[in-house]
Amino acid sequence: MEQPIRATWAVTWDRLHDDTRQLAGRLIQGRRKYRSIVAITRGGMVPAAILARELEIRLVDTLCIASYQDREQGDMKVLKSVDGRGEGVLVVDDLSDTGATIRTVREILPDAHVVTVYVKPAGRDVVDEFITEVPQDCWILFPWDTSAQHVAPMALTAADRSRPHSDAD
Ligand SMILES: O=P(O)(O)OC[C@H]1O[C@H](OP(=O)(O)OP(=O)(O)O)[C@H](O)[C@@H]1O
Ligand SMILES: Nc1nc2[nH]cnc2c(=O)[nH]1
Ligand SMILES: [Mg+2]
Repeated sequence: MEQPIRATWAVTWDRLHDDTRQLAGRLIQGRRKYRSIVAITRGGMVPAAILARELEIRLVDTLCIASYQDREQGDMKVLKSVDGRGEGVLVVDDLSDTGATIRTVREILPDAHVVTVYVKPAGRDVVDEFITEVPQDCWILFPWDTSAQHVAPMALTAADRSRPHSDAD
């Protein structure tokens, strides 16, 4: 059953870079050889770029899959696929949440090694490796979806709320 979102976690660029480098370190220790990386667009493209650099892999392709509109998951749409069964391919995505995206990836590339930087419990067992697990009811805010902005002091916004309404408003 779908869980309501009760928390958010804002991932910074630095945190994402550190976590992805940690993933690179694990993959190097794993000693498998990859001939190419396939990034699951769009979220997988930033970690894929970092892994491509750290692992010295210059052949990078995309598997274009979309299913979320805002925070609602709809039908899985494969907009662009890749050839082959994924032998020697490292598939990279930012996150496995329900696991639906990675299950689709595995139907297309059953022989690939599949990693994400983040997982939630329902999506954990479909990936081969990940770095950080977050609760199912937590929405991750990625740095490319957010920006720092000024917020008014609480005292001022509270004062504004208690101000009587006038016709000038
Ligand atoms: O495990 P799941 O429940 O399938 O969710 C995880 C997927 O959802 C997000 O992609 P999204 O479909 O939002 O597209 P985007 O990467 O273009 O933002 C995220 O980048 C993963 O690919
Ligand atoms: N940004 C973002 N996209 C998602 N797609 C599925 N789950 C998530 C999430 O927690 N955060
Ligand atoms: Mg995605």
